[in-house]
Formats: sequence, C-alpha cells, structure tokens
Amino acid sequence: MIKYKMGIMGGTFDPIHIGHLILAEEAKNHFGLDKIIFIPTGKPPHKHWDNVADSVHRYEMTLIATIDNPDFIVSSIEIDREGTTYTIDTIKYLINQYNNTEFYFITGADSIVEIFKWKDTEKLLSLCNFITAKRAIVSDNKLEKTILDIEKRLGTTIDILPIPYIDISSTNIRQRIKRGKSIKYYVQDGVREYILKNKLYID
Ligand SMILES: Nc1ncnc2c1ncn2[C@@H]1O[C@H](COP(=O)(O)OP(=O)(O)OP(=O)(O)O)[C@@H](O)[C@H]1O
Ligand SMILES: O=C(O)c1ccc[n+]([C@@H]2O[C@H](COP(=O)([O-])O)[C@@H](O)[C@H]2O)c1
Repeated sequence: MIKYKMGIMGGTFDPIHIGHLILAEEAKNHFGLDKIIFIPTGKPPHKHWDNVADSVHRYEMTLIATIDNPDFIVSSIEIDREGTTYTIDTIKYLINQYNNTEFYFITGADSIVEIFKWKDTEKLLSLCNFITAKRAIVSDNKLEKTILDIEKRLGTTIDILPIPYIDISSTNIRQRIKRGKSIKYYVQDGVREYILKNKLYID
C-alpha cells in the first residue's frame, strides 16, 4: 500500500523566517514528502513564554508566510491545546487523524542536540522520523555525536538534510527590529508588513 508522507515543521516561529521556509521546502523535495504541516508551538517546556509573541500573531505570520505554497498547511493544534505542549502528544494526535501516513518531523541541529530532554524521546522517535539541518550555532561535531548517541541508545537514525547553512534566526530578526535595521528578505514581505502593522518586537 502506498503511504502518504507528511512533513511536520514545528516551531515557535517568532517570527517565521526564510530559514524555516527553505528548510521545509528542501525537506519536502529531498524526502519526497507530500505535504508539510507547520505547527506553531503552544507552550512547550523549554521556553520562557513571557518573552514570546502572542500565539495569535505567530499563527497569523505562519499563515501569511505559507499561503503561496499549496503543499504547506498550517495547524493550530498546539496553540489551541491547554497547558504545556509536548511534541509526543501532537504526533499521537496526528497518527489518529491521518491513516496510512508516515510522519517526518523537521528540525534544525539546535533542536536535535536537545532531543533527550524532550518528553518521551524514545517513544517519539519510534513513532516519527526525524530530519535535521545543520546550523552555524551548533558545531557539526556536537550534532554528529548526538546522532551517534541516538543510534546507540535508541537504534534510530536521524537524517541530515544536505542544504547549506542558513545563518538566520528569529532571535537575530527580533534584534534587528529593535535596532531599527531592515528585515527585508529575512522574512516574507507579508510577514514584514504584519510585524510593522502590529508593532511587534520593538521593545
Ligand atoms: N536557519 C535555520 N536553519 C536550520 N534550521 C532552522 C533555522 N531556523 C530555525 N530552524 C529550525 O526550525 C525549528 C523552529 O525554529 P524556531 O521557530 O525556534 O526558530 P529560531 O530561528 O531557532 O528561533 P529563536 O532564535 O527564537 O530560537 C527548530 O527546529 C530550528 O532548529
Ligand atoms: O516535546 C518536547 O518535550 C519538546 C521540547 C522542546 C521542543 N519541542 C518542539 O521542537 C520544535 C522546535 O522548537 P523551538 O523552540 O526551537 O521553536 C517545536 O515544535 C517544539 O514544540 C518539543
């Protein structure tokens, strides 16, 4: 039976930038994924939520950034969920919703090197494939060590997506806005307009 291949791009998206979009598009092409679901985070365990833009803004910006790509879908499942949001719950939910579907969770290296701190890591990696891209903020050595550790401890492989480093982060974009610098081309035009209109990240 032919399986449907669904990519999942989970992120805080504060704001969503071209790094996220290139990562999702490249993962889709390289692994032959049918669609990518972008899932803005609710309240995952590892961030200080007082410093993060409201979920409605992050969701809206994600919609704006992906609207021109028919293979990109945006889901509000995590921002609608009460309490702390864990990826394991999201994956279990999606498995129930979609029959005959294989899931691929798309990440950057900074997420993978923290994976043993996630909830139910072993179960999560048994339910879902993980794809990662190298990032300048994580040494290749550290990433390779983590992947070897995952293979040794859990018998699972993490696939590295062969794309160039994209040295852009939401942190860097927020800092640029605070300093009055341009973010043109760092984010989609519609996202930039949304940020300006809603006066996000200026203080
Ligand atoms: N430039 C990039 N290259 C590769 N992966 C990326 C890049 N930017 C983000 N990601 C990955 O996308 C996912 C969601 O990232 P997130 O929304 O936290 O963006 P971020 O730029 O890392 O944000 P912040 O700077 O606020 O931590 C994470 O798995 C992250 O590693
Ligand atoms: O489930 C967990 O324990 C968990 C811990 C840390 C991060 N995550 C997920 O990892 C994805 C990337 O997170 P972030 O903070 O880098 O945007 C996002 O979908 C988070 O929900 C998940």
